[in-house]
Amino acid sequence: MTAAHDFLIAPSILSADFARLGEEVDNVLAAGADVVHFDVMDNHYVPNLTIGPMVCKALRKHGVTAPIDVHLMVKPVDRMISDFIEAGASYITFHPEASEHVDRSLQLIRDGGCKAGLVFNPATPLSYLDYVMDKVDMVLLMSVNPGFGGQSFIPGTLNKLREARARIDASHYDIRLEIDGGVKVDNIAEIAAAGADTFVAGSAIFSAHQASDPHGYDTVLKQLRAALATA
Ligand SMILES: O=C(CO)[C@H](O)[C@H](O)COP(=O)(O)O
Ligand SMILES: [Fe+2]
Repeated sequence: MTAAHDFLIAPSILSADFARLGEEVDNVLAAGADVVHFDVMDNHYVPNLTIGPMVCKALRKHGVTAPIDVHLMVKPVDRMISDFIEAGASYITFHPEASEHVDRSLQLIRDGGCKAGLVFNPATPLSYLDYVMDKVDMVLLMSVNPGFGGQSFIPGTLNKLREARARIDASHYDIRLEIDGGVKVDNIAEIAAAGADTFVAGSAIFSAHQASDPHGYDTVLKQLRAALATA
């Protein structure tokens, strides 16, 4: 099990105010977030359309130095991988069903100097990891179906997390286990106990702030950390 101090919180900017994106990212990092989770949707692999490499580049130009965790929900993936490497991504994760050549896509990410990850939808089997454990730096389990923020955590993901944690520990590779979808103050401890070490939270963090509380980010990030300390 991962040490408590190694837990990372990654606000999903999908729930940020896009008209004030730079400011929102600055504020949430100043409040103690570790990683910026950047959701890329193409209205093809998932039924929604969001932001691309130009926005990632703009955040870097704005002065963001924290790791940017790019979650690609696009098909095909390889062209976007090259563009996000160039745009300053730190992690690039993709859904294996969306790549014709999973091994090649992982290699492309690492060759570009980024950390590589595979994302598993609720019904996608972990067997996609079987022959590529040595090529992944991150396993991301979706605890909602991808495409939208603000959905409820699918409870069956807890067992899948335990299975993924066992695979990672047995591999002896240094691989982070990230969870994405419906993570809140009241379920994060249980999610950590099941094996996750990196926690995406979009609506939980950004809606706290937008409810006219000027300290909303600080409050919810402190609550998430306090809950993690009990895991
Ligand atoms: O990848 C995603 C959706 O496809 C988002 O990262 C995820 O939904 C986060 O939002 P929330 O914490 O509100 O569930
Ligand atoms: Fe995501």
